[in-house]
Amino acid sequence: MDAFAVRTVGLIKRYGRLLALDALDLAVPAGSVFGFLGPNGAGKSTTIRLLLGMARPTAGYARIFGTDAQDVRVTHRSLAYVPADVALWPQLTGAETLELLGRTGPGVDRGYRDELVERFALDVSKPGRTYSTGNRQKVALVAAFATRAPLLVFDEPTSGLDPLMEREFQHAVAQARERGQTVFLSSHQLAEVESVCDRVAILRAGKLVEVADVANLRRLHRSQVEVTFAGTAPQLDGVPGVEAVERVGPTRLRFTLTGPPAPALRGLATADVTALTIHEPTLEEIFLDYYDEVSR
Ligand SMILES: Nc1ncnc2c1ncn2[C@@H]1O[C@H](COP(=O)(O)OP(=O)(O)OP(=O)(O)O)[C@@H](O)[C@H]1O
Repeated sequence: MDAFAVRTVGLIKRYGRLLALDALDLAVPAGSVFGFLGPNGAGKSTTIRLLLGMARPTAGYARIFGTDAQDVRVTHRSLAYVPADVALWPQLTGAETLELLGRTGPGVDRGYRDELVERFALDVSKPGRTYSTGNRQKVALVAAFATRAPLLVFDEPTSGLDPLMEREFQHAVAQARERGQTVFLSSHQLAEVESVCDRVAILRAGKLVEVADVANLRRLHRSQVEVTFAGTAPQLDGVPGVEAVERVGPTRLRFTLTGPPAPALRGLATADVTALTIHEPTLEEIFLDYYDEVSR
């Protein structure tokens, strides 16, 4: 099997004059949990439609475990998908829906499915028409997580879930990872991406602005450092990575730090530092930084 669960090369999608995806190159290693972030209209759903073979690329290609995404008879044997707006059959109960979905997908772990029904507190005896948005989402999530599909594709999967259920979702993603499944997770929920994903791609106006490990992404970005000292202030002029040095009191200063902290620590060692706090950026701050940069 291909080492990449998802691979796109020069993937372009135009809708008339609108360039929805602009030469997207993505490589999602099998077994990883991959976050796909972007503001409204960035092209996330378009990408997912192309991955599922529900739309044709204008140029370039997308592959699922090495098979062209347009070859849906093959690719859908190895993937399960939960859309942003889940529609269910109004006349079927949750249990009947799970059965139906189980028969069309790549195979189901029934024991695990029953466990998930409990964990997601889903009443599967009710007909689909009576389910709320969140409950419809839960049915689709349970159906997808219970499959043995090596690739799970989620488009904004927790938008209708309450915080408790979001936790269950995150737990189920962790279990999928333990089983070696790959998870492709499109999301607005930065905290969710931060807590479950290994890697994250940031998309804006159809273009990738970054692909990085979640941990590296933090390291590459600015941290806020605050230093308290006794006596003379530390000498930080011209220290690599140190910017925006600001005195915030007679014995305190603040600065931003990018990259490795060693030069800044050497600079700080020139003074009698009595306290030091480093605030690492949240994914949200990093995300906003990217938007600022690109829109500037
Ligand atoms: N069928 C279509 N016809 C015309 N334009 C479309 C079509 N589908 C999407 N678009 C446009 O393509 C761009 C990307 O849309 P897409 O739905 O992929 O974004 P998204 O990142 O999923 O946004 P959201 O988070 O709001 O769902 C948008 O400008 C959208 O208006």
